[in-house]
Amino acid sequence: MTLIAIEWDDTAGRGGRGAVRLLDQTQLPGTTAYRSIDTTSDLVVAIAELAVRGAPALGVAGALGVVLAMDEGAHEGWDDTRVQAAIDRVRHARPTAVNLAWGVDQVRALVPQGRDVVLEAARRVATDDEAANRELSRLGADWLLSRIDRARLRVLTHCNTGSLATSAWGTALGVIRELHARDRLELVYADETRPLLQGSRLTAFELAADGIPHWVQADGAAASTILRGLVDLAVVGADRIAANGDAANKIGTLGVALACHDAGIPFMVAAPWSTVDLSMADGSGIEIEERSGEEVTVLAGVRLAPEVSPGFNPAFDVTPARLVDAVATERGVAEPRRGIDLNSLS
Ligand SMILES: CSC[C@@H](O)[C@@H](O)C(=O)COP(=O)(O)O
Repeated sequence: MTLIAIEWDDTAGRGGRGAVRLLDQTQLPGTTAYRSIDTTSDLVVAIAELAVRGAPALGVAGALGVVLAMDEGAHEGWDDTRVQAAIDRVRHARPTAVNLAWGVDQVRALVPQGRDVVLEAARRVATDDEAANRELSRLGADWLLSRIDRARLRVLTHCNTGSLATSAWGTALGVIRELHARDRLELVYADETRPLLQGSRLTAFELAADGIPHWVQADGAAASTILRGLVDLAVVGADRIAANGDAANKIGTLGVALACHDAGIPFMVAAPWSTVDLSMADGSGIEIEERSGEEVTVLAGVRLAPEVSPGFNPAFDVTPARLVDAVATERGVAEPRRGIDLNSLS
């Protein structure tokens, strides 16, 4: 299935100047609807609402956001200070995924060369991401198959890391797709991923569309599924990976890693190099986005907890390097638990 999460649409936008076209992931799997976005403030809202989400897709959003700021500035008569302020708002729309700021920074320096140069570079961010995903998936699958002696692997994953979270193909879901393509995949356990259900709404949607056998399970089932011996490995994505291999990803990932460690099965993080933040020696400085408690206490408009009970809603956790067997990137596979950290690939 080829679903484009985010791209530039030359034919849309006010005065035909172009717009960001994004698949509104808040409405999946029930409705396939697109948002056409031609202002930076609407892009910031779309990012905050998770209409576009997943670290690599946020990188593309950041790069295209610079084009939007330039077009909007030209239309509204903004000076450079206002254009730069609009770019900064996009850059800071969410804090944890380093790809968002990285995507902005990939093209921002080109602003003096004009919007067409910036647009071309932003489109390259997307094509490069797909190439990176395919390569890291190949390397990740090689690593797993060289270590797990089983004809077809049973895989657990958390959150959504497929086409919807990237420019195409996917990271952890890319590794899963690669195993499936090689006829080395038996089954996927997709954690539903509370509170916003990226696993059941999005990962299951992608797996079903590709005919990949899977179960959707409650997040609370993951540790038991692992310790019962029902899976051979877990593979997840990341929003930011520190130099030592500490990896921030969707809340609940840490529990999966702990269970894998106890069970003695591989825990792999799969991510493009754009998710690696070598400026952080370890994960202690990673900012964890805290989202509205109502995402926990209200489901589809129905209040699940007493009105007086507030929801606690950290959106990410940090899995320490000592629990990470492998980080698959397009540059190669690091093995943080064995002390082979991300610096070894730089
Ligand atoms: C390839 S996407 C990697 C991560 O961004 C993904 O696992 C994740 O945590 C996404 O969180 P989200 O809040 O849906 O943006």
